[in-house]
Amino acid sequence: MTFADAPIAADSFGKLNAGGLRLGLVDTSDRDAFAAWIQADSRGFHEGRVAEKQIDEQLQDVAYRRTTGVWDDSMTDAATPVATVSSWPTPLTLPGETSVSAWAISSVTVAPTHQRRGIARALLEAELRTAHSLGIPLAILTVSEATIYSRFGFAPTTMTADLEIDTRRASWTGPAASGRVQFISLEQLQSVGRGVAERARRGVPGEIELDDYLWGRLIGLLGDAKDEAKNLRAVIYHDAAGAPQGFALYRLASHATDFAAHTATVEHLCTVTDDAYAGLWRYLLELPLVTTVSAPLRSVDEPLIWQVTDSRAVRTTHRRDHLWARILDVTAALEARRYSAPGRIALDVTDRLGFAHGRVLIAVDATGTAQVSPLDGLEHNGEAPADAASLALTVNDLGALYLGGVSARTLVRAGRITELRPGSADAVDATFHSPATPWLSSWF
Ligand SMILES: CC(=O)SCCNC(=O)CCNC(=O)[C@H](O)C(C)(C)COP(=O)(O)OP(=O)(O)OC[C@H]1O[C@@H](n2cnc3c(N)ncnc32)[C@H](O)[C@@H]1OP(=O)(O)O
Repeated sequence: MTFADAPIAADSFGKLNAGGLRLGLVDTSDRDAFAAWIQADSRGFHEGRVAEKQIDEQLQDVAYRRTTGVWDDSMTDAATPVATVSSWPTPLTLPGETSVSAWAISSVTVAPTHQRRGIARALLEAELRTAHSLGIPLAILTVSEATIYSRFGFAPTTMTADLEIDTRRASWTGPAASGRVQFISLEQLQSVGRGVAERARRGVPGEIELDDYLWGRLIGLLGDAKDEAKNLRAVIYHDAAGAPQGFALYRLASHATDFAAHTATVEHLCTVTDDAYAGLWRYLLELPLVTTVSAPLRSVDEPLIWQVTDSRAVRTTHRRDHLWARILDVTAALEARRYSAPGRIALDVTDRLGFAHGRVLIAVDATGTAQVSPLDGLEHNGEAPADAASLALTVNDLGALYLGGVSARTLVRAGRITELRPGSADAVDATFHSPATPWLSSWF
């Protein structure tokens, strides 16, 4: 048994079955069955019918994922599922450049003909049970709406910012890069850039490993972006020793009346070193005939703001949640990351679905490594040790704190977390702080 064919959670199956619906796995080697699922997924996101060549791409690159559907056998088109979800385990980078296996969930759709009768709830609960039964300590997703997933124990754990830069005001003041920027075809980038992206993601908490499909889509060679790829330009940065250390993908759009006022939209900018970061940003800001550089989905803590003459020329046009996390196994999740300060923290975690419910003690040593033990065990007699910080919180807020990008003090002020001992939020913030700002630079 693998993650892809692990049994469907009986509880969710029974609930949907009672309503005349069938929850099951798609045999992704069966082209017709998988194609029907792909069409349902696309329809669920209000996208067009998927072309045969895109179905072929998904057959090749997405078939390995766990692919779940819900069928209504009373429908005229009974072969097309009325609901979809896709999931797979992926390494998630954590503070301290460690990583954990996370259950990525995507393609959650319910047909408008079948909405609001508990299908998504059954699917999500089934996903969480499956991940938990496979020993995966947390689930992650990127969301269409911020209103859906809290009820399942998820919370935003990385934030993102859309930037817009007025290049007439933003002259470069950052360091001079040692290497050089050159154009590269998307096909060349597909192989050369992959290693760069992989090295970059290992240093940033919140990044995941991109599978072949996500990588191909990111660089415009697969999926919806394919037809638009002709407008994409790719540049790669090699350091002084000739090693690739970053790349950027951007597209140019002309101004309606002023040819000297193009907009460059940075679809992706990925760097391993600060030197590559400086080299690529400077290149983008100095593009001829360009007055606006638009950069969606950036980190909320970009050094760029400190590298131009006028920091107000770099505007954040939108700041929002991006990666959501749902802890399923508190001990495994918390022991996987590294911490910024030693200390002892007692957590009283509430989880309506039960997975993470309970009281634990986190003991962080001088190396930043944690040991987590149940507080209800005999050793602690149910009491938090006198020297421990102590908080009561929901599993959602534990997910929000997990990568160190959201502060416990803020969540206490928001009335979401309760300090059981004064000063506990500050102690948690010192310990959970991540030196690298958490960020996920793509969608999945
Ligand atoms: C990870 C991802 O894939 S994100 C993508 C999510 N999918 C989309 O945006 C595609 C378009 N939307 C849809 O396909 C559907 O409307 C879904 C998946 C959002 C919801 O499916 P449904 O089967 O209608 O949801 P279901 O009936 O199970 O509702 C479960 C709960 O969520 C709530 N809910 C459902 N949709 C929404 C919404 N859009 N906003 C807020 N709450 C919602 C319901 O009220 C219900 O609440 P409760 O159980 O706490 O009382």
